[in-house]
Formats: sequence, C-alpha cells, structure tokens
Amino acid sequence: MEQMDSPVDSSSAPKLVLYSYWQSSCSWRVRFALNLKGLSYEYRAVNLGKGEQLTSEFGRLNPLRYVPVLVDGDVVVSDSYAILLYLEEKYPRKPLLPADPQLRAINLQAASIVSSSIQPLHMLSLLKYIEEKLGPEERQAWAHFHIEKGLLALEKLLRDHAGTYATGEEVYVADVFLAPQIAVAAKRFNVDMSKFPTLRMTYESCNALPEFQASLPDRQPDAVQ
Ligand SMILES: N[C@@H](CCC(=O)N[C@@H](CS)C(=O)NCC(=O)O)C(=O)O
Repeated sequence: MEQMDSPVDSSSAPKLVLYSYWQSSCSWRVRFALNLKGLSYEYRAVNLGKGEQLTSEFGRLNPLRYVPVLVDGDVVVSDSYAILLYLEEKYPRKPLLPADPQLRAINLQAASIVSSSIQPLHMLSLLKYIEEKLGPEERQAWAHFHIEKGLLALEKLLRDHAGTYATGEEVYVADVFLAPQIAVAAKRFNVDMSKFPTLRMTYESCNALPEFQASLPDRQPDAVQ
C-alpha cells in the first residue's frame, strides 16, 4: 500500500490516516469532508483492483473489507457515514451538519439515500456478480435504474431547500455525499444529469471549491491517469 500526504494543511495532530482508493466514491466523501474541515491526513492507498482489501492486514481494520477506513490514534472507524458523524463530533470546526433539526434531518436523509439506496446497488463486486450471472447489458441496466431512482428521490427532496448548495448557502453533509455520487453517475454510468437540475447545480457549486478539487479521484496519489 502506498503512503502519501494529502495536499491540505498539516498543522493538526495527532495525524489522521485514511485508507482510500482513488476511484471509490465512499472514500471520496471522506476526502472531501476532511478537506472541508481543514484536517490533514495521511493517505494510504488500498488498491481495490488488485484486491488489497482482501489482505489480512486490511481485514483487521475492516472485516467487511471495504474502504474507507479512518484511523485517528486508537480509534478505527469504517463506513463513510459513521466516519462523517465521528469527524463531526470530534472535530466540530466547520460543521457539516446544520443546527436546525429539519435541515439536519434532510442532510442525513440525503446522505443515507446515497450511502444506502444508491451506491450499494452499483458497487463493483455486485456489478461483477450481475455481469457474470446475467451479462453486461443487465449490469448497465441495473446500475442505471437504481442510480436514477435514487437521484430522482434526491431531486424531489432537495429542490425546495437548495441554494448554492444542497440545503442552502452552506456546504453540508448532503453535498459531501451527493457530489461524488453525481460525478460517478455522470462519468462512470453515463446518467443524463439534465434530468436532475437541482442536483446538477449543487454539483457545480461543489466543483468550484478547492476542497472538492483536492478530493478528486485523479488528484489522489494512487490515481492511474
Ligand atoms: N457503506 C460503506 C460502503 C463501503 C464500500 O462499498 N466501499 C467500496 C468502495 S466505494 C469498496 O470498498 N468496495 C470493495 C469491493 O467491492 O470489494 C461506506 O459508506 O463506507
């Protein structure tokens, strides 16, 4: 596994370690959140293509064998949703959840739709399985159907709350989960984002942020150009 530093400020201690894969949207969420909070971290690449998640070393960190995993001293947290909530409590600067209960619930709901009802239905291992059992066309049709279903729900959820970002004028956890998901939908699965104007607009706002730019897959140390 490669070890490199993230491009963000290096003043915070103790040093956080993020196990990540450049193309993983779940890892991307955490990279974006760490950057928004201005937290520096050591990047440890886990090459999912080469099966490095299956090593016994990685299995000790996350028995589910998925990235991301965050290590903060003695604390090991896997699952991007749990990591986000951990970061929010441990490092409250630049809050990623709003104080208003309704807005907070909408942010959590949006993050949950991405992490429970979209990404798990197009994850690599599942799509490989579908392709093996049913063929490449079914793989693409399955992914498209579930991504569009989730994005439509998000479009409806957010259209009355969005401002520059998903729930107003501040970047919150809804954006942290949405922006990588939108990029993957459009670039990897050719989803037509013009059907989701609110989501597309929030993506463009995130894309303009240096914290998001630094979290892009091809800016990571393990990226293959
Ligand atoms: N709910 C988990 C999902 C983690 C997950 O699915 N990670 C993917 C990359 S985005 C993975 O490690 N896949 C490896 C595999 O499918 O073998 C999270 O949000 O962190």
